[in-house]
Amino acid sequence: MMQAQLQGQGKKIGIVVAQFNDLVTDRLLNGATNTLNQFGVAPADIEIIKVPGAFEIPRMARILGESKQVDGVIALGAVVRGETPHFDYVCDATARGIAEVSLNGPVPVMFGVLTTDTMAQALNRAGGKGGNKGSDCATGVLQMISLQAQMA
Ligand SMILES: Nc1c(NC[C@H](O)[C@H](O)[C@H](O)CO)[nH]c(=O)[nH]c1=O
Ligand SMILES: CC(=O)[C@@H](O)COP(=O)(O)O
Repeated sequence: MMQAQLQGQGKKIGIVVAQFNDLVTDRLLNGATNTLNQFGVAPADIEIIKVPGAFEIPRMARILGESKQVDGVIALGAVVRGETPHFDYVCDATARGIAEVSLNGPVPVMFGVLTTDTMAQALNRAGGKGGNKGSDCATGVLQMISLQAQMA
C-alpha cells in the first residue's frame, strides 16, 4: 500500500485565502501556516494570496497552481449563510471551481472553505472545539504532494 510522507522540507506551498469573514479566515490561515511549519515547510516557502471572497478563490488557485512556483495549494474561506439564496450560489461555485482546479491542474488543491449556517459554527472549525480546517488542509496537502510524487 502506498504510504504518504508528511515531509515539508523543501516544499513550496501556496495559500489562497478569502478576506470575507476574516475573523474566521485569519484563524484558518494561522492554523495552516503553523502546521506547515511544524512539518518542516519554511515560512519563506509559503506564498499567501488574499482574495476578496470565496468566489474569487478558484481563479487565483488556478493561476498559482499553474505558476510552477508551488507544489500544492490550500484554499481557505468561510461562507456563512445570510438571508438570501446567495449562500448556495457562492458555495456551489467555489466548491466546483476548486475541485476543477485540483482535478485538471498540475498540483493538488485542498478545499479549506467552511460553509456554515452560523458564525459560531465557523469559529468552532477555525481553532475551536471543531478543530482547525486550515491545519487539516496543511497535513492534507503534504500527503497529496507525497502521493503524487510516488506516482510520477
Ligand atoms: N457572503 C460571503 C461571500 N460573498 C462574497 C463572494 O465570495 C464574492 O467575493 C462576491 O460575490 C464578489 O464576487 N464570500 C465569502 O467568502 N463568505 C461569505 O459569507
Ligand atoms: C454567503 C453570502 O453571500 C451571504 O453572507 C450574503 O448574505 P445575504 O444573503 O443576507 O445577502
